[in-house]
Amino acid sequence: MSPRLRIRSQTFRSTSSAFTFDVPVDNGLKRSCRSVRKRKKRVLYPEGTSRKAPTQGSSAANYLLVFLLLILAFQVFNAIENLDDNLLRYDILGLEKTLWREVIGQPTALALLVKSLSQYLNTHVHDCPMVLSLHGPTGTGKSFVGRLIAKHFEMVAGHHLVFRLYARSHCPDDGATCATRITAMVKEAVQKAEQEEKVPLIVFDDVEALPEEVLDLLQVLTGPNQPPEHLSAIYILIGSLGHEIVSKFVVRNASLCSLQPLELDSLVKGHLASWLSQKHPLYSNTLPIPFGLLGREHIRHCFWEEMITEGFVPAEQEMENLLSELQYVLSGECEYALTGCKSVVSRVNQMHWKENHTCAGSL
Ligand SMILES: Nc1ncnc2c1ncn2[C@@H]1O[C@H](COP(=O)(O)OP(=O)(O)OP(=O)(O)O)[C@@H](O)[C@H]1O
Repeated sequence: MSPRLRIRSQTFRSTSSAFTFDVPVDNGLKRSCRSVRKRKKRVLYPEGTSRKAPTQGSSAANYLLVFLLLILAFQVFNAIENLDDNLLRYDILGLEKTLWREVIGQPTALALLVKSLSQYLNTHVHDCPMVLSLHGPTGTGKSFVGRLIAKHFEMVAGHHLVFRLYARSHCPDDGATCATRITAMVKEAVQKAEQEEKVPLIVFDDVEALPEEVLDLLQVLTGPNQPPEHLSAIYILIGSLGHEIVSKFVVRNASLCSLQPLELDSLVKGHLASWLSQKHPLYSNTLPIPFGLLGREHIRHCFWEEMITEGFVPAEQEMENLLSELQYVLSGECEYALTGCKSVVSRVNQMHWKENHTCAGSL
């Protein structure tokens, strides 16, 4: 047998056990043919049908997808609306305008205050209360700002959700009694606020005069581990603690005379924060807001505003006399008033009184 015939007979043997007339198909051969042969591109349509390609049928999945996307867009829109609603409810823009109109020479403090209040009031759900502590030398506007914010909140949230406490008048007795009274008061405030879905405001003025027990209580109240209704609240602590740090910084950078907001923010805040947290652990929960010394021009502005309010405009010399009655710390070409605008009101009143009496005497 020739070698060719032998191969054939071997293939037959491997594919069929009985003899047939079918031509044996070699799988390997078939695979190679398939890869070599080109398919015809012509499509064979059945007789009597349209030769156009079938249009893609609309699937229910597409409708479902569009529907889900619409729901998602609606929810995102709603969430953004709610954020705006909350800010509108507390009229933060109105508060910002009032602060910038009334407060002189404290751009860093005002920017920080407005930014933190609007961030906190963006939402009603919070995981800890917000505590702002205002620090700086006397007469620079800390209590004034506290009063303006409290008045604003009384208007937008209601008197019953705003508490103003002056250490000396609200804590005349021993620390433990005062702490019990404050605990009851804060509890009442947060419960009322929760019922109305609002945020209460609690302002403590003259914090240095608070007894140690009250400072410890405040540390607990302003911490994160609290009953849920205590987590949504704003505390403002006002005191002169750390005033030396702020004053030193302002005087050292006096070559600028008017400080850039960011410089006072970054330098004083970092140093002040660590210094304060060493004084009492309460301050590790707070955001310190620095109130810088006021320059001579700021004091002039204070006098001017107060006189306009009282209904008279001073002569240039009169203004210079008033300004020179105050004490200043000198740094380079800059003068900073040691008592800020604190005595402005009393001096203008004195002037007013003198003027009235002179007039009465001359009549
Ligand atoms: N930056 C300021 N802008 C406008 N007015 C001011 C400013 N600072 C002080 N005043 C005026 O001076 C008065 C006294 O200021 P304020 O009581 O706020 O000072 P303070 O910083 O709280 O000082 P202290 O630490 O001594 O209490 C205010 O009622 C206000 O009339």
